[in-house]
Amino acid sequence: MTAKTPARIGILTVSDRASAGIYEDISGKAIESTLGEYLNSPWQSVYRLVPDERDQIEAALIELVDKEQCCLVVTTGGTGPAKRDVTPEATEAVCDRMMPGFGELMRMESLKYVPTAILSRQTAGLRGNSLIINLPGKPKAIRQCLDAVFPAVPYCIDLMEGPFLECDETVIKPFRPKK
Ligand SMILES: Nc1ncnc2c1ncn2[C@@H]1O[C@H](COP(=O)(O)OP(=O)(O)OP(=O)(O)O)[C@@H](O)[C@H]1O
Ligand SMILES: Nc1nc2c(c(=O)[nH]1)N[C@H]1C(S)=C(S)[C@@H](COP(=O)(O)O)O[C@H]1N2
Repeated sequence: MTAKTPARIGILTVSDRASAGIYEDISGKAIESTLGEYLNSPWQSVYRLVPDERDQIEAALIELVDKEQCCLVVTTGGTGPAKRDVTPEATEAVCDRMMPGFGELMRMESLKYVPTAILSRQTAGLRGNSLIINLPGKPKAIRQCLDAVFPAVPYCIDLMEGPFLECDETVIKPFRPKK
């Protein structure tokens, strides 16, 4: 991929009420604006909004990775203990390998903000050449979680032979171990 080819990043909101138009999808927008602040290299978002239905979440993830060629997919919602919360199961079902460190770190960081951080079963995994990361549904959780894990994301995508993501280092500092 050349430097000029924009990286494609999937944003998948999983919400019964946002998908029914009962409320605006603030969390999906927060992912887009946060990534916009982080990234200096060209990128474009590919957005999907689905209810908390496992088959629809899996289908959207597969489409974002396999057809839309997203190197990164960030989901929001459906990670809690409520009966309809199945985003982590859908993520695991479509991934080849899991990346449990992402969920561990996000929960640990989130505990600084809310004691209910441990209620999120958020995880991450790899499908093909793409990294999928789950975030909780609450709009405030987006920045709290992404700030914690994003420094490791560009190098993860390098290792999967994806596009070279460059960041505004006054906002977020990616870490790439020296070769
Ligand atoms: N995409 C979103 N945009 C705006 N607010 C949201 C969004 N997702 C969740 N929220 C807010 O965060 C709260 C907790 O999120 P949670 O994912 O547990 O919602 P929920 O009860 O499963 O409902 P739903 O699936 O209908 O969004 C919601 O009650 C709502 O106020
Ligand atoms: N950073 C952060 N993490 C958070 C929260 C939050 O407000 N901020 N909310 C918690 C709560 S109350 C729940 S129930 C779980 C699951 O949320 P979800 O079902 O919307 O994904 O995320 C948890 N993690």
